[in-house]
Amino acid sequence: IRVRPLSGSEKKKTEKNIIQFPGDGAIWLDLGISTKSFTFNVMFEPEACQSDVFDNCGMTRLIDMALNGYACTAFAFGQTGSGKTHTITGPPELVQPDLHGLIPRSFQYLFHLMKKKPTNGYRIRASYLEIYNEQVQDLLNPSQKKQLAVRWSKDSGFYVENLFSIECESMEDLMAVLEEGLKNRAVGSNSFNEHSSRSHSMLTLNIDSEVADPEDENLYITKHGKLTFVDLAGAEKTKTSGSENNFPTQEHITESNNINRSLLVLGNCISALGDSKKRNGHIPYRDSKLTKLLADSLGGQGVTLMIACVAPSGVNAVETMNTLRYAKRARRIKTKPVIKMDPREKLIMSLKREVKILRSENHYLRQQVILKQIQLQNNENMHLSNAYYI
Ligand SMILES: Nc1ncnc2c1ncn2[C@@H]1O[C@H](COP(=O)(O)OP(=O)(O)OP(=O)(O)O)[C@@H](O)[C@H]1O
Repeated sequence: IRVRPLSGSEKKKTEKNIIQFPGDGAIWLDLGISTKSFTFNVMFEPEACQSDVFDNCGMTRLIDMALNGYACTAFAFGQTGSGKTHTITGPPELVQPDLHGLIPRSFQYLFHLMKKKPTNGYRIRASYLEIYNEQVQDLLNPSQKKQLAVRWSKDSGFYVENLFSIECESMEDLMAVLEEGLKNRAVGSNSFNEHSSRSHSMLTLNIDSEVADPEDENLYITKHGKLTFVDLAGAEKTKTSGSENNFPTQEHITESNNINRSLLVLGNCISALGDSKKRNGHIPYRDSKLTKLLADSLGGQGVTLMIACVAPSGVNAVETMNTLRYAKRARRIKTKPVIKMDPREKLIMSLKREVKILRSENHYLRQQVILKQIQLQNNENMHLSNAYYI
């Protein structure tokens, strides 16, 4: 959980801070008539800086796992203006490195790790999309006005057809991808946030690494890791949000309705996955493009880091309660992470393992045969010597 500081305008309106941190991951919410208490894995108080969040939220472990072939996702959720973009990207201009969010810091850490790990090489391909009004747009190919289709295949699950992906060899390449995407992303302003994200964005790095099989140095295997950063559009009440002049336009109402609908589906999926009785039943991934694309991260074979962002002021109490309730449910979700490998290489590896097991079994049986022969020989010799004495 990350709690942002009171904003300038909240301070001006002398909004009350309703959040307290008693320690050990606990958070208390002062609702006037009662106090609600929640406990989470990690709690970032308003004073926490961007590097505190990166170092302690589990992101470094996630990057390490992505390099080892797992599909990993980091995403922020919470109401509009609660600090999701600040946490995932940092201020959109990206000019102040100390304010950089998880994405630029992860790029740096990724290259640092790649230099340290012994491999035959890495290949990184980046893609960046947004879901705006239930339509998928390619942020790296904005001239392509046609919306992209979300398809399903047995091998890859849900994926976006014809999504542009760029091969990146350096930190500069990755930063250029981020800058390009941010430039093309749909933003607007509402009464809570001057630079509000009006779309859900997904930046994905496909990381292929060729590593030697620990059991056979001559055999190289390719692992297909994935690292996805998701910055969700913020839930908001259509009636109260509005644009700068506080008067919601039709465009704004459509945007808000689409954002709220897809977040509702995400909430339904999280609720079902977090409930042991419903987990194995129908999960409504297909009800929105966002949940289709997050299906594997939420309930499949991926590893997911969720950061719930909340505002500390009393005026946001209801939304903060909602976010914390979702986060509580999300904590109960269990995925079954597996390393993604080329199916052919996977088969070769499993056959090699089988050969190894059969060889050791063969070795054991040969030894047993030799032992039996020695025993027989000894018995025969005994008979002969006994016969001699008789
Ligand atoms: N931890 C923080 N420290 C300092 N400023 C913050 C922090 N979190 C958010 N802010 C500031 O609060 C404002 C709103 O944050 P941000 O744009 O990240 O919200 P959001 O949740 O992404 O909103 P939306 O859903 O509308 O896009 C920004 O000006 C941002 O710089």
